[in-house]
Amino acid sequence: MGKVRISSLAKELGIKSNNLIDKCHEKGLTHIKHHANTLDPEQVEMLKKLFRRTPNDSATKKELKVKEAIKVDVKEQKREDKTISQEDKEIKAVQPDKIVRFHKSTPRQKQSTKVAPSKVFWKKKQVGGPSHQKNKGWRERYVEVKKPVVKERESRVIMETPITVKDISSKLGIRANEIITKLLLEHNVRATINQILSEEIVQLLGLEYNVEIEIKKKEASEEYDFVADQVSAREEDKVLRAPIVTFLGHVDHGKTSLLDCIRKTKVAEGEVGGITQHIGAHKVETNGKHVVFLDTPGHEAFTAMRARGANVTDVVVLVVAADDGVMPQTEEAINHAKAANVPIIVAINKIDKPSANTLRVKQQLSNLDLIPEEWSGKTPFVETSAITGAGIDTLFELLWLESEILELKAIPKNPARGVVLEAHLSEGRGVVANVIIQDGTLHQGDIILCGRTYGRARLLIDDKGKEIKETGPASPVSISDFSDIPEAGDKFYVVSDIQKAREIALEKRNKDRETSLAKHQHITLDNLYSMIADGNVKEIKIILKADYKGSVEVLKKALDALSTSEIKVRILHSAVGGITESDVLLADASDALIIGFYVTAEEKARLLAEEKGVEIRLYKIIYDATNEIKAAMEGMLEPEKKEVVLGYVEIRQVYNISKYGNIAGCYVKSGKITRNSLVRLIRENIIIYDGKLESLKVMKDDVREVKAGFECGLKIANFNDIKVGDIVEAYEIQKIARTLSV
Ligand SMILES: Nc1nc2c(ncn2[C@@H]2O[C@H](COP(=O)(O)OP(=O)(O)OP(=O)(O)O)[C@@H](O)[C@H]2O)c(=O)[nH]1
Repeated sequence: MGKVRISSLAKELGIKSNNLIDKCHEKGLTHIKHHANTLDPEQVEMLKKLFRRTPNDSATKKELKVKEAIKVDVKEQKREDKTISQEDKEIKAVQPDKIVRFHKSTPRQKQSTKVAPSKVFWKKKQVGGPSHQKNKGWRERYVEVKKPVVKERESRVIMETPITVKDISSKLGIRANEIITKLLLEHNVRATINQILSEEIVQLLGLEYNVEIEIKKKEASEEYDFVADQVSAREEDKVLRAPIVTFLGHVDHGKTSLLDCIRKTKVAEGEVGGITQHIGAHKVETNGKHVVFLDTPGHEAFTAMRARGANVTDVVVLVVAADDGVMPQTEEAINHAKAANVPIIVAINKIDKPSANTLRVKQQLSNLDLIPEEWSGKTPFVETSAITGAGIDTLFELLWLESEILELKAIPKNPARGVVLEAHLSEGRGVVANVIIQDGTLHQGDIILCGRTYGRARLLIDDKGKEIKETGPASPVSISDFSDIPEAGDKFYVVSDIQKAREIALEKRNKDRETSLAKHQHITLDNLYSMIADGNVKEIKIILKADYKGSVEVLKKALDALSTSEIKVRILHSAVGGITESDVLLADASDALIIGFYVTAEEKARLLAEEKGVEIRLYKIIYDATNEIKAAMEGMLEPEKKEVVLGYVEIRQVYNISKYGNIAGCYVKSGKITRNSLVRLIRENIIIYDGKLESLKVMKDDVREVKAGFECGLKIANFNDIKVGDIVEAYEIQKIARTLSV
């Protein structure tokens, strides 16, 4: 028990605060002077003992008698409940010395209700009614009700995400309705009682209710605790698994052709007669070693998957055409791979072409920090041709080498888990999900929990179109049947209990619905400082797009220079051109800001940014960009101030009050005027004075606002030169978050 206020304890004891204060003084607690003063738990106990009477006390005996007498039997009570009128639902505290009398009470009640106790709450009820034979007419009766328990609010609470309005209400002891109203009126957030709130809003509510809320993030895996229990993590159970590879690169540089070439040569080699199935990925085996290639090349698909939280790719093969060299999307692909921290192997393709210039490609890539191993760099390079098949074997060797370096391991004896690559409804097979197993082994008949859906792996089909009974780590497989269509990027887990899978899937569905309302809060210049201060941000990631290469370079340097010892500014991607969907995807997946210099965002990109909550800032002056980021890092970014006219008020009379000054008798012509309005006195279209209101009254009462069509009296602070016919313009300064546009 924490400290208790005098007023709360007095209420609990059913006595007046002053009586309790007197008792405190008697007991030497002379510092207690006011009903808002607080008592320690020991002091509370001591005082409670003093006021608590034993059953032998005469007053208490009487109370018991009264209670006994007015006990209403359950049946009668139920009948009475139906007849309670609204006004009788008031809760009354009966004073100790008052006698409770009933209208037309029965003789038994008359005898026993001379004195009402002092310590309990009573509810006045109307009972009976015309149908009562003995006591016709309505009677009034007091029945005891439970006293509301006043919960002491803690000054610091720990809450685990996701946090709903209901959670805050019960944790802070504040009515949910009050919170909902506050969110709507003060924060413009529409919330239901089960609404999951963003962390920012939770913290804000904490501040406003004077409670420090520590938010504990629930790990996604905790949701699957019961699955994790079955998982072995022993080193001796681990085996090397095949790397999962994605091809990235500029348009037409040969990504698809290379994939086709591998499929034709290697798949045919390994599985005679197998027909390649497009199930999102395919596994290739040569000399007993495997590599898994994802079917969808390109950095958009790669980053979109990552934005959904699924980092499936272990290694990126960057395809650069030997004749074309490094092109804009080559750079983009490099930056997408780097932002995902995925290692890159470079395939210089189309070497069969006479115009091929591999040396130039190596030089260009070296300038982008991808230095070939033969030049003492760290990036493996291979020269390939999708037409002749040259270099494919070397590419495989490099991929295996990379998987050994990365120590890609899995535990085949574990229950399977992985990621959905694609899912659809198939005639005859029901819901089909093409997945990649990242760990464990999937068996036919396994129960699967997959995002918001669940089911049994009734039919397993591999990438060669063969029905299989089981498949291990790093294998693409097509599974049916699920309760619903999962989404690409959803994680799946094999679980032991279908009922539990159903429950979790349902719970996730509900949570997702609500979480989508509490938009994920990406980094913005407005929240940057608080995020830094909270220790949530150690790095500001930026995607930079500008009109010329020169501007990109200058801005890059200027932004890099903003890095401090605590906060690093990292340019994830910079390029010439407008802001594209791919930039927004990258920002979404990496929690980055997008900065545009003399460029705008494509409409699709702008809409996607709005949907994902990614901030795009557009500038025309380099100094503005660097200065704003610096200011935001230092928490100095002032919101833009906008003047909003509230209404116009005409002065119709002037009253001079000595010692006080001139009071204007007014009529609100349009809009409204509020007590906190700023005001301008306008005479013949000229602003005579700009200042504040000192008072705003209707008749003699101070009011908060007066609307159009009503009269009021007002006094302008520190200004007396008012005349009949003057116009008072009421306005306010609204602070709005700054968004700069070109
Ligand atoms: N000569 C030669 N042509 C190639 C090679 N690889 C691809 N091509 C040709 O280049 C063109 C584009 O190849 P794709 O495989 O479609 O290129 P991509 O990178 O997948 O292109 P997008 O899917 O549009 O991004 C096709 O006409 C291919 O036949 C190669 O190694 N040598």
